Amino acid sequence: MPPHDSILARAALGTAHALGKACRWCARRRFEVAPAAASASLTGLSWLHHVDGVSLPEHGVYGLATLAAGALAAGGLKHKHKALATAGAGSTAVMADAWVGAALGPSVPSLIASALVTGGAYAAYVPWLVRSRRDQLALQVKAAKAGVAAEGLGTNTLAPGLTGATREETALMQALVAMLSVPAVDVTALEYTRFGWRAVIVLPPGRDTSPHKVIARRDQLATNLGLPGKLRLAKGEHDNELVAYLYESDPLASPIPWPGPSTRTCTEPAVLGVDAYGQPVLIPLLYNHTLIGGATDNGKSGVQSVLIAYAVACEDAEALLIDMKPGAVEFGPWRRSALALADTPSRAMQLLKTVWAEVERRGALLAELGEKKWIPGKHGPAWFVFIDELAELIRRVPAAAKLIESLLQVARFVGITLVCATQSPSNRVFGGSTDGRQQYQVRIGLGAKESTTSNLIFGPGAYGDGWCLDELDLAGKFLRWDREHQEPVDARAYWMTEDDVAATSHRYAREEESTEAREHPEPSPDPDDDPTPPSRPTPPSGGPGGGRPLLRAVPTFPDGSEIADERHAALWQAIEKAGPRGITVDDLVALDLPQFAARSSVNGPLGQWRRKGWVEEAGKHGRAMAFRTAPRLPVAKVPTAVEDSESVTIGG
Ligand SMILES: Nc1ncnc2c1ncn2[C@@H]1O[C@H](COP(=O)(O)OP(=O)(O)OP(=O)(O)O)[C@@H](O)[C@H]1O
Repeated sequence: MPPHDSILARAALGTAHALGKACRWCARRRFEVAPAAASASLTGLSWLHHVDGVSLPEHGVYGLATLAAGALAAGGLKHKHKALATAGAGSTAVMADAWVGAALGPSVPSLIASALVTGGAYAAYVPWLVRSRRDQLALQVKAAKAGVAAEGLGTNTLAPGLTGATREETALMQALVAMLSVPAVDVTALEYTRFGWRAVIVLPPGRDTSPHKVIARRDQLATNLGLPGKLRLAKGEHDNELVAYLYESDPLASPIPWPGPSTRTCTEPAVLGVDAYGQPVLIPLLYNHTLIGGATDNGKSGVQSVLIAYAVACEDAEALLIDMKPGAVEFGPWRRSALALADTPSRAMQLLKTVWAEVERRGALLAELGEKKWIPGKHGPAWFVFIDELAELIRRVPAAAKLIESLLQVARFVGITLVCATQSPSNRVFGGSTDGRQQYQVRIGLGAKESTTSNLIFGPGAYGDGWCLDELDLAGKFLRWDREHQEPVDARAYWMTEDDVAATSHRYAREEESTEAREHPEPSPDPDDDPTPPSRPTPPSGGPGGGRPLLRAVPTFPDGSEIADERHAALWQAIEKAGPRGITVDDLVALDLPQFAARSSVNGPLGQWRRKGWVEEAGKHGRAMAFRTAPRLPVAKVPTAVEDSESVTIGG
């Protein structure tokens, strides 16, 4: 149970918050609430008088005042003087209300009298308020047409009802009315932030008053606003809502150093950086394909590094990398900690086919288990397939587009996620239609000059809705879109230095790196291939990960699942140790492993592993068959050349 003090503190905070909200509302609606407030105050004062005691002479004064007001009303009626009659009638009602309240105190008759006075006041006041606002607006439009500055006529003359509860709110309302000639319906949710302030504006109905149109005239609004700072606009939750951000300072101006991996499980989201509010930007990578786009040198690789670092640090995940930059300059440093790295078109294609084969294997396994979703840790590791320069991959290996499209459609639920980065998103990159883009549940846009980039990453019309990548002025700044984040908020990715990358890759280096199974696929000869493979980076001496490598100590099966049973682990390692030559059942029995002293006990797990394809026949030793572990990545079994797109079998 939370301590008593903290409950009290929270209650006090809540009350203060509610009171603040109520006061703000009253301040904004002061013209509308004035008659009700006046009537309630009068009744309250009369009750106070009742408590104090009302003497006979005081009753006489009340009576006389009521009679005098009544006489005034009668006189006005008699002489057909409307103002006199109205003033008299109003005063009579007010005096009668005060008298009843003073005589009876808090009571039903007094409440009825008060309600009648309030109703009467509104009946007379509302038409006057509407008329006067309309006149003032007309005056303002005329003044604008005649070129008379607002200040020249006096702000209050021009803008009653356009004066908000704060300086910013007033400035915003007046800037909008000067631009649209119609006042905004409301300015709500004005909040002060680390960067300045943010407000939600309800736009009025009219010809050019949609958020889209206002965003297109952002410069004009910024000029009208006349406040120091950078104005950003975006469409709000509703069709008539506009969100305005005024960045008085830039909290993201300096690079934010990468703080190290935040989690060891991919069931928790990756932390990509920090947004302008100072909040961490969480990317739920598992089950969500991710698209990263932006012009060159704006930090795509930096964003990918942070996400790869997350993937390799997670015990229940594997990173598979495709880097189409010559020599895999971006992903090369991750070679030691990734499950696979493809650095040429043919290897990329082979890796994609391997991923497809894994999708099918996982699908079959789930069907066998009667389950619908791959749970990392329970069924095996999640795979995160990172593709750098997606457009380049599609250009050089057109067949990859279809395969990627298929993977985007079906791989999510078997725990395989694609994280694709591209400089130039185009329909072709999405498999010839933008439907492919729909499959990316998370989109990250980095700086780009053209509005088309915004639309291609975030969807048609996104630029007009405020997803303006051209306004991101520093490398590593990005806008993130996903189901829960539909408002463009500036953010900046953590910055991983080369040392950070090398140290992290070293720290999470894979144990079996040097075994045959860890080797990268040997490609069929391909004219595009770079003949000189990139050199392996030297391990760093320190950095955030420390100098000592933390190797994956838990033995795993080829699908990455842990070998929980120690005796099975010993048997598995004995087969693995035998290498490509393999080992016979008799030789395994001869090792005298605990619980595997008989052929029948060895045959049990061996048969299971053979059915799963983890163990294969290695040829006969004398008359007995020898067995060996199958390669972890059966990529070498896919010898098809890149151009042989026909041979890519895609389900469905
Ligand atoms: N998060 C960041 N914080 C600070 N600076 C960054 C960040 N990301 C990138 N930069 C700076 O921008 C430069 C370019 O970054 P990066 O190589 O990631 O861009 P890119 O978009 O991948 O470029 P290309 O398209 O050429 O691969 C970096 O060398 C670095 O100086």
